[in-house]
Amino acid sequence: MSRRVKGGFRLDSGGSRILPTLPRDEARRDGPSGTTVVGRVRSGETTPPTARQPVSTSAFAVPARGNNKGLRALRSVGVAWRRLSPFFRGSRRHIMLLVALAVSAGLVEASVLALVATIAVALSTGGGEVALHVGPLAADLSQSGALAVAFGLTLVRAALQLALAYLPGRMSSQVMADLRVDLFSAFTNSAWSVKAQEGGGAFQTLMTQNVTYVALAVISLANGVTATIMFTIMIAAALAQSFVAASLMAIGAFVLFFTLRPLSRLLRRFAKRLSRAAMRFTESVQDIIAVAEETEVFGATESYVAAFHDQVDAVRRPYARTRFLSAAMPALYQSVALVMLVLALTAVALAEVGNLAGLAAVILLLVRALTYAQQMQAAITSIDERLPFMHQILDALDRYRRNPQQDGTRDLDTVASLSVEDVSFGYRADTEVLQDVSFGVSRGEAIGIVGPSGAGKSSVVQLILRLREPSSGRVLVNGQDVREIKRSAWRKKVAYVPQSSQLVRGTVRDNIRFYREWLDDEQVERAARRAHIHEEIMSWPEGYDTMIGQRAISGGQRQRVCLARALADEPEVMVLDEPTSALDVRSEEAVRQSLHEVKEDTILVLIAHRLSTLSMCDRIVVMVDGRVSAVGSHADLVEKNDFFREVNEITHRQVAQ
Ligand SMILES: Nc1ncnc2c1ncn2[C@@H]1O[C@H](COP(=O)(O)OP(=O)(O)OP(=O)(O)O)[C@@H](O)[C@H]1O
Repeated sequence: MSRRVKGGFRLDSGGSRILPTLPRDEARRDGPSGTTVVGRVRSGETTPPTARQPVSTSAFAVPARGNNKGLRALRSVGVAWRRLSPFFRGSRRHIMLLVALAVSAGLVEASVLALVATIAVALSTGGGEVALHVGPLAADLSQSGALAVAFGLTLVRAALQLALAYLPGRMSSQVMADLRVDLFSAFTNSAWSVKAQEGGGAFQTLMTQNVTYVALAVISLANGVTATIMFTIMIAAALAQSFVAASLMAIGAFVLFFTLRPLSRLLRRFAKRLSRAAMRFTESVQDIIAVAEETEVFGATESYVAAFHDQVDAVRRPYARTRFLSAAMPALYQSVALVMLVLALTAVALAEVGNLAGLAAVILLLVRALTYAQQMQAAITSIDERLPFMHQILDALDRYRRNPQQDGTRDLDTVASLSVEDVSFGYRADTEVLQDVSFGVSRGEAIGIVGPSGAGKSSVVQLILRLREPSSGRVLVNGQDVREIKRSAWRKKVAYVPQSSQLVRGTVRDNIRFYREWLDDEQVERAARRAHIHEEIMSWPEGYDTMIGQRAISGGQRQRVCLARALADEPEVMVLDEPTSALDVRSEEAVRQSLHEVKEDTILVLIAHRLSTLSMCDRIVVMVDGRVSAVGSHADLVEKNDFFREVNEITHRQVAQ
């Protein structure tokens, strides 16, 4: 279902993205389930059922066995820890250190509190000596001696606190870095069919916002662990002084913790909504930039802004609720816990603790325990709030890892021939866009692929490049199934110039070298000459060091930089999808000339709509409706293929006009 907003835009299912309003019959294609098509790589791409299914959404959900809320909460912590522990692989030593430091800090603090209580009582009663008990140590000290010991312990506690303040940040930055690297490499190693569906905005949100939230959750987790250890030590120390009061306080804190679980679950639900809304919001922001030119030119800015308001609102509501609950829970906890403290002290009074110093120590220890209990609760709240963001990352990792690129085992010396044999293929299981496609090409030859829009030309190219797998039939290299060849070996032999080439942030040189560090400057320059862009690059003030991001370059220049990129590593197979569509006639002629030269020692596969681009091809494959309609030379096809003859006549008419 789509919600209409003022003007010519609507929100898609769930109010996720701003879309132009569609005619009624087209709008129906949104699908009954209201699924949003996220892919941007090719229009019309949808999510195959396997890849986009929500994966293990119950990763943190706890099986509803029995009604024991306490057990369920503990199980949920266990499940969360199992899923998260791989991300702590670089922090194990830090975790041990954190625990050791927290135990030491707890013991020191409990000792200081007991000592301060004893000194205070000694001062108020005018007693001369202070009986000191620190763990197994017992001594009678003068008041000044006792104060000096208390001061020393406080310094130790401060040093331990500093270390405890450092560790969570250290662990969190490590988890942040590991998560980003894992996400990136899992994405890179996943099959193209999965990558192609991933919206750029969604991936960006995962990498930035979600990873940051998880890093913050790690800080909360570390603080929670510290608080739990400190709480336990304070209660243990208080137990030694007054069993009744301390056990009352401990039991009360746990009961309170479990009583607040429903609120925690509510918080998690709001946070889940927030995480989804935030993801969709980022995608919309990306769209704003992508269509900024068109919305302005079409005068649609006002209604687009109105539609965007709804997007902003979609984030605002769950955000406000999440913030409220996450602030209310610690406050609620604090109020109830204070009542419990008063009850515990009443118990102390009733139990008539024998000495004043003991009473003062119990009070101090329980007040501190209360503070740590609040910190535990705050940590849990903050983790709850961030779990859905973590969840999205884990789901994405699952999705990428469950669909890895398939690899072959054979090496590849040289490419003598390439053929497509009875290949059928569909983006969805129920629709085939290619049927029984066959053609072949040998080294030193160029083959063109021509056909009406949507005929399947780019799809064939994706199979040759091994970006996708045929549903039946084979792509053969030297007569061998390309799937048996190591991906890395095939990648070294093939180069590709896509329909819309992308530049990366960096210099012209970086863009031609394109992360292939083994290419030297000479090879980069040679490729630029062959792509007929060298002279223009040299006319720019910083030549090959010109930042392309800072310098606007024309569509034709961009296309030639990307052609140079393809030529730089001297490939044996070159696949070009409309390589000259943005070139003026002189540049097109120059590029055609260099492709002619390249052809001598390579296999060229060339998709083009303009027949002029295909003039160098030895054979041309005409594709119509996903099938090969004819294969032959230009002259053959003019004679025997209706589509080709028509295109040829149109081309001639256009030239004559
Ligand atoms: N990622 C995708 N998901 C689903 N369908 C797709 C996808 N990419 C292309 N298609 C569909 O496959 C068919 C063939 O598309 P393809 O891009 O191969 O055609 P083409 O001949 O290269 O078209 P053009 O000349 O317009 O680039 C079309 O019906 C198209 O809508």
